[in-house]
Amino acid sequence: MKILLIGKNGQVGWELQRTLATLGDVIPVDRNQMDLANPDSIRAVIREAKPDIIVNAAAYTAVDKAESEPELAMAINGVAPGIMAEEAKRLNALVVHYSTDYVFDGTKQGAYTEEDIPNPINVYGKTKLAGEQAVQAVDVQHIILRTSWVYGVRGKNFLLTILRLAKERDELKIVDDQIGAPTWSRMIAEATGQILAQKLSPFSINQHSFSELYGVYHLTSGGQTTWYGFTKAILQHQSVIDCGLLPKLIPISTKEYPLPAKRPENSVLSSGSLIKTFGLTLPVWDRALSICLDEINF
Ligand SMILES: NC(=O)C1=CN([C@@H]2O[C@H](COP(=O)(O)OP(=O)(O)OC[C@H]3O[C@@H](n4cnc5c(N)ncnc54)[C@H](OP(=O)(O)O)[C@@H]3O)[C@@H](O)[C@H]2O)C=CC1
Ligand SMILES: Cc1cn([C@H]2C[C@H](O)[C@@H](COP(=O)(O)OP(=O)(O)O[C@H]3O[C@@H](C)C(=O)[C@@H](O)[C@H]3O)O2)c(=O)[nH]c1=O
Ligand SMILES: [Mg+2]
Repeated sequence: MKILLIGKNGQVGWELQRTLATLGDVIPVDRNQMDLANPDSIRAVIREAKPDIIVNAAAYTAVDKAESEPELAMAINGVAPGIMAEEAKRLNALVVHYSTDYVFDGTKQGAYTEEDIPNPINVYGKTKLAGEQAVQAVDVQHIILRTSWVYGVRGKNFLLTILRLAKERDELKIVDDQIGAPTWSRMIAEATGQILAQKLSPFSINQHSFSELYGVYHLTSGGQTTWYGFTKAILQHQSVIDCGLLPKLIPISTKEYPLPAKRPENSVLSSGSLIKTFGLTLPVWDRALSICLDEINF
């Protein structure tokens, strides 16, 4: 089983390198080997590798920067996944692709399900929705996993930003009116591995009907919080307290923290369909955060 892992150095890609290793022969590539802004390089690498499964963990994830680079963001997030899907179809390969809570406008009361209609309010969200649609437009085997508020022990993410700011500042002002579920990149990788294991296992009860399971699934930690609540949980972790990191924490509104890109007020996704279909549950967000923080050397 040959698995082409695109975006090997991202938060999710890094974790996938380890998780996918037990499922087959992983070919991890980064931007130097495959530039998602260059369709020829996407086609060339896939044709050379001839994978059975393509996992695309690469994306343009700079939400604010995307507002001023919409073409580049669209090429990477919106167009490239469709090219991967076309190439996968030629090989009869499965495509696993990731998307985001930011495809929704955030106005819903309650958690978003896969049946809710996306309506992105920023460039990043629009390009990610275009990517989902590009994959779905090709009649290819595919699993699209929408996740949210991804953090981990490496890379650029909110957890590591807060730990850095807590060292630098006496006071942190954090928005308290956007809700979502922080999700550890490792949990996303583990869940992806388990979904693929179900497809690959000859004993899987889902085996004969796996093709009926293709589509979009929400994959986030359980529970919900705000960015302020997320920050509070980080700073209350024992190893963070032991480090003497005790900045004053001030809840603010989104209006008080102006940024180029609008963010959805409600980013909560229901993972019910994933639980029902694949029997997978992700831990509640603060439990996962605690395990992750235990791994960081302060
Ligand atoms: N981060 C988040 O909060 C969320 C992420 N997601 C989605 O989850 C998936 C994984 O995200 P995450 O791991 O956080 O992403 P990261 O930003 O951590 O990593 C993205 C990776 O994509 C690579 N990349 C960017 N541009 C190109 C390009 N032109 N060619 C090749 N590679 C490129 C980056 O390479 P380089 O290292 O060279 O820059 C990086 O390794 C993405 O689909 C994202 O949209 C969904 C919800 C939340
Ligand atoms: C650093 C900082 C941020 N914030 C706010 C700004 C923003 O509203 C919120 C989160 O900031 P970030 O820039 O980390 O978040 P953002 O880049 O919007 O995160 C998003 O990234 C993309 C890729 C996704 O797909 C989404 O699921 C989501 O994780 O926290 C503060 O209020 N105070 C601060 O000191
Ligand atoms: Mg960001």
